[in-house]
Amino acid sequence: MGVSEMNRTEDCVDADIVMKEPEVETATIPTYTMQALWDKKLSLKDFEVSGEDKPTLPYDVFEQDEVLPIIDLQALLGNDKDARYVNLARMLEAAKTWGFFKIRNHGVALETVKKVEQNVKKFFALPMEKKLQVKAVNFVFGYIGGSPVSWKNKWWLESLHMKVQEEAIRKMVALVWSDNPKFADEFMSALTRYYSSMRELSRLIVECLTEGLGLPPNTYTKLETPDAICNARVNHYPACPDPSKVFGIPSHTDPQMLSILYQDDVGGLQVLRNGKWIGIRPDDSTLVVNLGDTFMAITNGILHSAVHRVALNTTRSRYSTIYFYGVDNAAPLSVPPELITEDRPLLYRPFTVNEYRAILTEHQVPDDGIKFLRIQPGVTATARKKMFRR
Ligand SMILES: O=C(O)CCC(=O)C(=O)O
Ligand SMILES: [Fe+2]
Repeated sequence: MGVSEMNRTEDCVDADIVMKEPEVETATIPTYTMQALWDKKLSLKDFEVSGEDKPTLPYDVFEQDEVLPIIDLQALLGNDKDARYVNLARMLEAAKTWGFFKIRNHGVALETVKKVEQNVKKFFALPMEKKLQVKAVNFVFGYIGGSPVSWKNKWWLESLHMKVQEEAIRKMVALVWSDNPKFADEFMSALTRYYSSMRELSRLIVECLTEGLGLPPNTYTKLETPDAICNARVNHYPACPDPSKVFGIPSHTDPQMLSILYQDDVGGLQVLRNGKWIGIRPDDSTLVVNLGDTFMAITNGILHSAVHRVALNTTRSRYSTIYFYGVDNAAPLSVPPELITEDRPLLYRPFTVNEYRAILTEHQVPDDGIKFLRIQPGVTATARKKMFRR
């Protein structure tokens, strides 16, 4: 799919799912990889990666215990000042170095996340015609049967994107389960519970990190508005006949502020740390947090948006349930002056999330999309300052 075509689909952001806007021409909706595979229009061969970025690490090889930092949120919120300080410092360090960490004692019941996973599993089990009734026309909302087939790196997954917009989700659910309103209600209430827990948890983490950077805690969270791309997504990675050549999702960074992820017990999530791939062990007592490009850019690169990917296996389907926390799509974003110093001059130009999303769309979700926001070397300090004041 060419850039202009993508932009046309982007224009339909409000349309979100086909059934809402019947005038959206199906020609503007790309063909997706898994769907094409199931329709026999693609074969396994088309998914094989070439070059350096091969699936080198099997899905079930994990980091040594405790390598990936685990932050105790209860200690962070408690009255014990020392424990709070220690955990805040550890979280900040993990955010600067790994861009990934696990949180435990986070206050969200496992059942709250599992319910969403189980309900969306039922969605994935529906016949394709049913799923296609709510096919997404963009990456914001609805069913997506893979990555666009035109992408060089193909994704072996199907996913359901659910923007935090009650009305739109209610319509989608009512359409899919028109014959089972009781289940539709249960789906909605489980999702609503999940959203509110995750939004609160995301705000808490963002505010702790912001405080750790020496800024007023609400510096970034105040930029959250109903228009933010706060959304949830459940990914389903079917078993794959050749995981040594095919990825679930090839290496990438997430564009938003941060993602909170629950993976089932199969395994497959891997993060790049100092040039080495590390498998994240599934674990029901923790959630995985990873920082995104927006957070990295507006902290002047102090916090790290980590490259990650998903490995597949031959026998088991894998599911992951992810909440993406973002700030307002249209708000002008720039680095707070406190984070710009002689030693660390301004690294990223001002931008909006909408602008960044357009860049990523154009470049097919690379694993270094943030480079498009980087100020070119050689730009003088005075010019950087001017840019910052814009
Ligand atoms: O499935 C996973 O564990 C990771 C998914 C992911 O990275 C994403 O959806 O951006
Ligand atoms: Fe991701």
